[in-house]
Amino acid sequence: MKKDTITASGQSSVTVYDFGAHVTSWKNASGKEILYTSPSAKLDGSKAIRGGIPICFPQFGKKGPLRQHGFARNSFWTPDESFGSTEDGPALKYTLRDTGETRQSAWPHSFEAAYFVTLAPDGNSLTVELQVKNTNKNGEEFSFTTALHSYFCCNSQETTLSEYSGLKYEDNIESGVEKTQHGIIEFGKEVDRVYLGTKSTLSLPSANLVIEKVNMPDAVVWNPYIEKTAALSDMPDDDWKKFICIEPGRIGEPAFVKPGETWTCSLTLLSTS
Ligand SMILES: O=P(O)(O)OC[C@H]1O[C@H](O)[C@H](O)[C@@H](O)[C@@H]1O
Repeated sequence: MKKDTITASGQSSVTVYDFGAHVTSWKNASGKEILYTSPSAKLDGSKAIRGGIPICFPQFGKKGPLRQHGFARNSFWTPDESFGSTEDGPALKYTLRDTGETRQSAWPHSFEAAYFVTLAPDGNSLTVELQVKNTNKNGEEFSFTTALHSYFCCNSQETTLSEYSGLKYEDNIESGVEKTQHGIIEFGKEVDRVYLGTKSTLSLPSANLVIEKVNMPDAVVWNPYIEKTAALSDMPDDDWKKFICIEPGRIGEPAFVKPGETWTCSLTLLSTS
């Protein structure tokens, strides 16, 4: 696997693997790690990297016939070696296209995906942008669901989230049954919920983090708690205490893209400490 790093002010840095175009680390200007990556994550291409920001595409979770979260996080993306920055700061670019294998799959479309990872010059903001172009020659529109499955370092037991009250969510612990959130979210148990129609700006106060998302109306909130973590081969048993996932995505309603058109979403994370 190939790993690239970009740096900006102070001790800031971002690390990205070509396998999955997977961001595994973002340290802010004071050197604080914002993204949780499991110390037992597999880094040999045998499975998706546990932690950081996996790209779920072209299917979120089990919402379709493909493998869980689609094939993008299990594919080698091509780094653009000549790419050094966007107008917003030092950056990396990765691309992924359909292969013989994906054309044989239940999502047989031609596509070009580009992923841009940009660190702000002050080191305290990270932006990732996913672009998906439909290159089907047969005139066929395609659709997909997607999420940027971000694992954020925090003390999960001291975390509460208040921005979801009143929203509908699909509860994955009860086979996706739809419920309504009343009040704050707490993490004293397994939480695995797809919140629909969330605000475009969310926050994770226990990590001093602001999350801005574009074209991703939904957000999955996940913490595996004790038993699910014990069943994960690539995470230490106690590490559910060290993170929660807030996964911006387009899940409730898929994205539809006509041939020749490009669909874009982005996520900007702002670290305020
Ligand atoms: O173990 P993975 O395939 O990486 O999935 C990790 C988790 O991703 C999302 O948060 C899903 O909502 C969960 O149901 C799933 O357990």
